[in-house]
Amino acid sequence: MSTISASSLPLLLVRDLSHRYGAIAVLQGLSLAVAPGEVICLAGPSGCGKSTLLRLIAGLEPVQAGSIEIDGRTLASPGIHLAPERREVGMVFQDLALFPHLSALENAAFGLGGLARSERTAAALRMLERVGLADRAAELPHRLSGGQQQRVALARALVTKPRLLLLDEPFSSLDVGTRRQMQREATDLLKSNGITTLLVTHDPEEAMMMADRVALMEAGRIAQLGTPAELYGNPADGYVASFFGEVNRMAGIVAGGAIATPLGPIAAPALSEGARADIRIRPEAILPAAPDARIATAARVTAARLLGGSALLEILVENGSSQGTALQMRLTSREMVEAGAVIRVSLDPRGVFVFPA
Ligand SMILES: Nc1ncnc2c1ncn2[C@@H]1O[C@H](COP(=O)(O)OP(=O)(O)OP(=O)(O)O)[C@@H](O)[C@H]1O
Repeated sequence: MSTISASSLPLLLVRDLSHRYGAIAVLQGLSLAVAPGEVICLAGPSGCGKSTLLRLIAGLEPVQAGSIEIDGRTLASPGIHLAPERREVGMVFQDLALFPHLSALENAAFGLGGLARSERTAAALRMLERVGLADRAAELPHRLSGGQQQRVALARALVTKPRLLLLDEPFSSLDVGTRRQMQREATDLLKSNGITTLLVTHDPEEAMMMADRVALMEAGRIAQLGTPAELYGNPADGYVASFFGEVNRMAGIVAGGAIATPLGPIAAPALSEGARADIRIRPEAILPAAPDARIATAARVTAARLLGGSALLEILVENGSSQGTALQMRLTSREMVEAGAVIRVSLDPRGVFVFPA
């Protein structure tokens, strides 16, 4: 699958990037085009190469194979290495590395070395205002909360007006409430200022909330690049389908255009007759059946957990063997059913995916 989009001229163009650390191939021919003003989330499991990609774009390491361009100008390729400070790329990494002995204002002004002192102060103060911290400008970092320190780091990265902003898990050390608030605020800030951004995250919800497009990586490649809705509703394979949380898995063989499963037949129009299929069903796609549902399956609830807004049920459906098939379904908390109940369930095809095995 090509990961370079043919639409508007990209601001950032990564072409066929490969990178090794000794025997480990960390990036394997990765290509990515980011449009001006676009926020792209790089997601994927630990070790898949997300931070390495960011480090290469920032210029913290030389490129071994492939190239990196901004606005058509090559910043890095084998033999070419523009110094990090000349790339006009801003960075906020997980360990914010604020200077502990400098105030919020002095931290925010740090990148403005070339300007007169009064201009630096004015620009840094304007940026602290934009992130809602002007009233804490004189404070040292350790007197600020995690979220406030995060805002100082964002201000410091944005004050130099970078052409591209790189964020490497910037919110991962914050508690959930502050993290969600920072995600909203940062998205507003990036979008209202049209800042082209690459953001690394482990958190599917963060990717869904902040990204125009998500690049889901797997072992040094992009498994799928698309809008959050595309990745959720039309995953390219089982790996992508599983990114948003645990899914139910079943296997089967196509017969008469469908696969017989304990939840009834599942259509498999893309697979040939007799093919082995790998079926993924989102827990939220197993629904309590409507009274007039044409296809519904009896299920015994073996465990039920209330998770706040939603509830997770473990259910057992008959499959012709004595054990039955164990599945997970997700309900709203209002639909909560107690363990031991027998219910009827049906499938929402929008959360059912069939791939070749
Ligand atoms: N400087 C280095 N020297 C040797 N190996 C490295 C170096 N930096 C990273 N690696 C290895 O390269 C692989 C990819 O690392 P990278 O940090 O890019 O992954 P990641 O997707 O960002 O992971 P995480 O989400 O855990 O940060 C890992 O196996 C890592 O151990």
